[in-house]
Amino acid sequence: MMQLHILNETDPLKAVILGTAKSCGPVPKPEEAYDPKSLEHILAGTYPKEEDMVNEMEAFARVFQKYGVEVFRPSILENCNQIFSRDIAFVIEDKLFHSNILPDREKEFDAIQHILDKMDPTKIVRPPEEVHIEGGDVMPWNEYIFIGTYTGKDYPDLITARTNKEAVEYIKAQFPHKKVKSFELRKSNTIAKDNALHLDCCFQPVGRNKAILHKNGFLIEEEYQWLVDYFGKDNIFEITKDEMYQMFSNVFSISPEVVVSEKNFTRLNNWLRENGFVVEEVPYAEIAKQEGLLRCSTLPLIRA
Ligand SMILES: NC(=O)NCCC[C@H](N)C(=O)O
Repeated sequence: MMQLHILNETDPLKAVILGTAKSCGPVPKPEEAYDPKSLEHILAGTYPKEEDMVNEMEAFARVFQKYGVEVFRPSILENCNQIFSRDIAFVIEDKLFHSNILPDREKEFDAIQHILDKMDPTKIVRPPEEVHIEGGDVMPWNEYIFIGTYTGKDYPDLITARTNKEAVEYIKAQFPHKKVKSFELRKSNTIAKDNALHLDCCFQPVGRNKAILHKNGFLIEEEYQWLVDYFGKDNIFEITKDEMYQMFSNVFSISPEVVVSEKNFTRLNNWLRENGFVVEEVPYAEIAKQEGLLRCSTLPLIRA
């Protein structure tokens, strides 16, 4: 039986689900897009090709192999985009939560059943229907759980708002011994540079006490400031609007020392190296066109 164990974003990774770009289907129609960056590329005729994305994900898989991480892959559903495993489920402590995800993405979950079969069924939890939540918005960080949310009245009109206030209350009730800290995120269905699709699109801790952060992703300045104060200004790598759009905050930690990053993120990769990290660079610029990057493509199961 697999013992799930996730307490934070950076402890040494032992087992992970990595999505797949195989059989991801034809270029969506504009009305089928569920994020503004994909829409932009559909309209411009620059939507990424399956072959290129498969190659990018294989480069990522090779890094896991190098570090001895056990990698599980979803089974392949025909013509279904299964790149972003992060959102369909998430692990906190020893429980896996089945996300109530955007209905357009619901069937992606079926493809990890063979991995769930290795787990204790009493540790697999489905929140009630009114709880909308996606793993990209959920970040366990030791005694804290950080959650990205959107509570505006126009929530139902925003396909980019994926985690609601019921989700924040639900997680608080599930983990009474943790401090649950929520963050209102800026949303736009049409302008990718003004859209923090998930919390991991504008923030992510790295190492033991550092973080990548973009101010404009947050709707409430005090909530952004809370993060600056918590990590300390000198430990924060503040990214620009354009860097958020390129998904700089969506790198992925294999351990407190090793970060997988995109090969063109020069300013970030230099900062990471100056701060003592080993940076494993992979090409991921095609997948980035779908408003997700490395963290979004993974679902960590065990960090020891
Ligand atoms: N955690 C993430 O930010 N996931 C990226 C999901 C991108 C996908 N195009 C979506 O809109 O759901």
